Amino acid sequence: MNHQKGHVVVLTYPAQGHINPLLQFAKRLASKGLKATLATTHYTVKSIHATTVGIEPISDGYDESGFKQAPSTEAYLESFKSVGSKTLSDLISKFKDSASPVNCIVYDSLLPWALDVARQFGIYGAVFLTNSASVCSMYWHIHHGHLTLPVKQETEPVLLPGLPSLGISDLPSFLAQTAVIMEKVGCLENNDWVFCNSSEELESEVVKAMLGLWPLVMIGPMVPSAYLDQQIHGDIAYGASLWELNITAKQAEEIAWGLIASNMHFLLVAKDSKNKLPIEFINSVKERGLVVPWCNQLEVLAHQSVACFVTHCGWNSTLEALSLGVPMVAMPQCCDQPTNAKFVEELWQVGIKAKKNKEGIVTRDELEMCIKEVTAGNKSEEIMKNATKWRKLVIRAVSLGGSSDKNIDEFVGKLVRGEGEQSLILGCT
Ligand SMILES: O=c1ccn([C@@H]2O[C@H](COP(=O)(O)OP(=O)(O)O[C@H]3O[C@H](CO)[C@@H](O)[C@H](O)[C@H]3O)[C@@H](O)[C@H]2O)c(=O)[nH]1
Repeated sequence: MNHQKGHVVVLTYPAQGHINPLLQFAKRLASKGLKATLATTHYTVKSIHATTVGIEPISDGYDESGFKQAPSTEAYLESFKSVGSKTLSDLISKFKDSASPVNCIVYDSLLPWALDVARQFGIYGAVFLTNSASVCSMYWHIHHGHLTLPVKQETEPVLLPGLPSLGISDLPSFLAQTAVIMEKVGCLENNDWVFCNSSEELESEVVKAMLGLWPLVMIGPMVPSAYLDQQIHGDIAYGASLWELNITAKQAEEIAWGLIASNMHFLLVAKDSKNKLPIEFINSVKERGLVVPWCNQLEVLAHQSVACFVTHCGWNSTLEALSLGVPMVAMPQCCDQPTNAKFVEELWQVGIKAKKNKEGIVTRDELEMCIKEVTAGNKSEEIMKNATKWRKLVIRAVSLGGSSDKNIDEFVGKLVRGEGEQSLILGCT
């Protein structure tokens, strides 16, 4: 393929929920004629398989096993920043005199220093948000003083432009980590593009509210093409496997018995099942359930016999269920998941959120009730109708001429026409 002038380096944080959408974006760009190179850490590169996208390692300073080697989160991010900036620069330089010099870095919002690297080389810099636009708009509001931290239990519901009324339990848990927010917000406004793994239809109100405030471009959902528009030949899976999710043994046990009580056949993905699930459960599931350490989640969700997805509401999982029209029982744990769960229940009305008890646990009875409500209760028909509606809207957004597809085309057009080089010359005069 002749890549003309467009070569994008897509820089991803080395975790499943980040690599999946960023690799998918790189594949989309490659399918539209750009040269796309995914950059990630040395120890992650070997877990990624892609034929249309180049894969290149950079260093986070812990080349053997990354985050696990680091003494703390702060130390890890600091090391990633200093060693990562240098090795990302080396990567950009490596292509400088090639037939395809890099003219844009698209970077994960957890790695905001990549924008400085783009600026040093005089090329475009774009952040990629792996959370919803709604969640990211909250950082922006905090930064501009529209929302004060910490949000206290007794305060009124949080009311922000483009967002539904939010209670304290609907807010992302990491809103408290001011330093992370400031870094993210800082990079939103200075970018050439702010790409968000979502679609205009899914978050129409917040897109309107943020218009002109930052260069927000909705390009998602970044789900393999075979499950949505089917435009990219052979794009049947993300192509990376690094999955990790920890829940407490008590919560795992309640989920296990709740599934049994629901009387439905089930597939339970539990990484550490031997240590966390009761032996009586393992012995009694054989007839109706299968417990596995990992599954191809998309393939399972796409199966016609799946009536309900009990999910922690990671943004990718939420988008996958919306993309495949599968109703959800939301069991958020941390990060942006509480807000995603709120949207599942109230904005898109494609599921219900399981309530936690005083100890912060969703009990087996609550889970049983939620599964029955979603699959056969009073709301089940309405939920299924909505799930089908959103699936159609999402497919339309990523299909030829749809809102996300057009947004990607505009970006590709700008890179291929070489406007980056012109603006660099103007910047120097
Ligand atoms: O057995 C499994 C388990 C997971 N997956 C895939 O792994 C991804 C998981 O992503 P996500 O649902 O977003 O969960 P996390 O990995 O927990 O995501 C982290 O990153 C997300 C994006 O920033 C945040 O929304 C979450 O809160 C945060 O926990 C999805 O694509 C799944 O399809 C599988 O294919 N098989």
